[in-house]
Amino acid sequence: MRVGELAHRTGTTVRALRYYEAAGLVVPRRLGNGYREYDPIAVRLVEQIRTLMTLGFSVEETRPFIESMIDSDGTDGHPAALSTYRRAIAGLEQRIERLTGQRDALLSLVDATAGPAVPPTAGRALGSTSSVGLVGALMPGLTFRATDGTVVGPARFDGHRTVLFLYSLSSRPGVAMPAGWDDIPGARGCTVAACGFRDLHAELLAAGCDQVYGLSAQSTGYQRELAHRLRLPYPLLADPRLSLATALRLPTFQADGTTYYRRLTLIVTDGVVEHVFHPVTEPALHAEQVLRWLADHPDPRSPMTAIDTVHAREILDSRGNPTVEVDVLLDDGSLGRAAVPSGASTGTAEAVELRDGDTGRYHGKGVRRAVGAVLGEIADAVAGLDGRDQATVDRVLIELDGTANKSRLGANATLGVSLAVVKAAAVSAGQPLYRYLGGPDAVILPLPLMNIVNGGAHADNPLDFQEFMIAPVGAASFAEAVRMGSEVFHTLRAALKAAGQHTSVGDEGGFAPLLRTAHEALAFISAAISDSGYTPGVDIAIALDPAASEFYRDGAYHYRGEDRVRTVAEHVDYLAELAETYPIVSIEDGAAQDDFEGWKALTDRLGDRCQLVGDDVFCTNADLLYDGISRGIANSILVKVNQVGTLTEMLTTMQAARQAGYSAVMSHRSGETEDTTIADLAVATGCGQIKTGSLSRSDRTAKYNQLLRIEEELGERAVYAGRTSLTGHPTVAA
Ligand SMILES: O=C(O)[C@@H](CO)OP(=O)(O)O
Ligand SMILES: [Mg+2]
Repeated sequence: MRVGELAHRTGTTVRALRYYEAAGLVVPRRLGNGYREYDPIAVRLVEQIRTLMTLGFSVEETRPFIESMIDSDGTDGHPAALSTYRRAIAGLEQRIERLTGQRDALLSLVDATAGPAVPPTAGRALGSTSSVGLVGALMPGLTFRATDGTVVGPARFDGHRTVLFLYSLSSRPGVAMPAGWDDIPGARGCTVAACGFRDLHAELLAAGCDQVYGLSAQSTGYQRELAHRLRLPYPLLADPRLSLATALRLPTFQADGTTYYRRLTLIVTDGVVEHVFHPVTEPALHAEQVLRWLADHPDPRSPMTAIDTVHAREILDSRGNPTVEVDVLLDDGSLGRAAVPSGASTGTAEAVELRDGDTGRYHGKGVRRAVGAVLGEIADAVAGLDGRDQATVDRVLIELDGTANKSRLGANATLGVSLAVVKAAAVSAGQPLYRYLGGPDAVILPLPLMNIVNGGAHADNPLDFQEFMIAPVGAASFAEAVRMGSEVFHTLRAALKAAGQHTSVGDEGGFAPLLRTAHEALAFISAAISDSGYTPGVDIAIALDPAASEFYRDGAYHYRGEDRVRTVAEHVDYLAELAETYPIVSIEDGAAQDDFEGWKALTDRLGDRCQLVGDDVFCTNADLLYDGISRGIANSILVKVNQVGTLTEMLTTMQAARQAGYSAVMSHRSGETEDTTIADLAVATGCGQIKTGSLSRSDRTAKYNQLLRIEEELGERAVYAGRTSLTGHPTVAA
């Protein structure tokens, strides 16, 4: 049986089962595909563990019972089991005696202090029951300023499991600590404790906590310096009036006339204190202690949508190169599968696509390392996370990788997991992906930018520009747009053939004729539009992706098809001339990624009448986009989810674009697979435009076909974006 079923049958959580597995108590077999398979005896073993735990045993203490059950094949009447029970009873009697003594000692302590829930005596060790008065307490209705600029109120603790560590005072370079600080028991070590929570942050999230906060009585300004200097991945909360201490009667102490928090850590689950760590005597090891506790105490609210299994494999993309495919299985049996695309004309700031470099396989292009990262580190880190909590899953991926460009694990590894998780979550919710992500308002079908003539890095012809696209701006529906595109595609094929050109296709399914200039290609395309019975610019407009980074060198544009070099100014003039001559409504990467002068000149020249899309220059990266916005370049962004490596980061970038008034074009890569996720993402985000290649090759048409299905499913609610989503809604005279 699978882990979800075992959890169901034994009334426990998958996370707990995973813990029993890690402890070597109830260990499943691994099937060829990586899934866990439990034998029927597992039900009895788990029930036994649960029973013993309700009797007060820790998981570790159940080991002799479980081992004797395994030895006796699931029965507990075996002589070994009987002697284990007798030993346990003897042990229990000793413990009862010890605990009775502890209880009496504590009762007298309570009588003596009759005050704070946690006595202010952190200098010496207290039994864990000293904080019993705090367990079960509600988080009070207080709000705190956080170092990330947010305000954290009680609502932030609802529905979450939070690690909230309280600390006294962090040291600051060049600032003396209060007099006598080092002599106060438990005062030193706050910085080191904060670093522990930093270093184990990803593991803490993976172990079932949703958020970590540090809290102290210092001001937000003081805390910000610390958060910045230590690069803390979690926010610090400022409580200068010690209001939490007052509300929960927490221990404090005085030094040099100021009151400080005692070090103490709370686990707050769904707004209620679930556990208290006090005193914290070994700050350097404290985060580890909290991590162990979390692993030992699975979240009682652990959902059936927790991630059970993460599997990955090497498959082929449309160019016959290997790429990563990931399967994510949730506890409830929902499966999400995602395959990662791959670019040819890549931006230098793209997240790293990890290739093995082993020339003995796939000419060095194997992706076994990325697959290995998914099967190993990533699977371990995300197992047990809630598949519906995409932000946490992606945050764990980002932190686990730890680099700015995903070069350690590979963006191909992180993206496969990120997308497979969201797809599994959609299955679990019983919703199509576009609606699961976009909600009931996800009804906009994008304008397709259909790449019917390929050049540049995508074809073996002399055309310098990479993509010549048609955009059926005048169609009444997406289905009609597809029909119009297909008709023009076939008209063009006939025209090329008649002109003695060959009609084989390039990487994105567009024709790759032996033309030399953009003028020649555009003349063919305009004629094909008219000859198909459509009015250029009114029914069908044209879009270009020169992918100019590919032929920009030494400050100039090298047109090899025309055998000439254009200066930046000449190149901009040339694009402007093309835009005046043909019904061009969108130009992507009209300037190279590092030619900001060209980008600026182009934007100033054409920005008010033509959509100018940044691909290589932005790399779907919010920071690069912000930089571009402040430079006043482009007015639109191309969105390729593998350029950043997680869904959440892509959505953040799209949000930034929306806020700046930039349009966004959802995009494939030149190396694609049968995966159609971007079709759903285009509808989910309502961005209104998609670039997914030509009207041939299944890796391209798969996306159009998925959009046709979505339009059909939405029925009358579907809205075809047409020209409305193009920046500036450019209209072009016929
Ligand atoms: O430049 C582009 O826009 C893309 C997709 O068409 O090409 P590649 O995936 O090769 O970067
Ligand atoms: Mg491009």
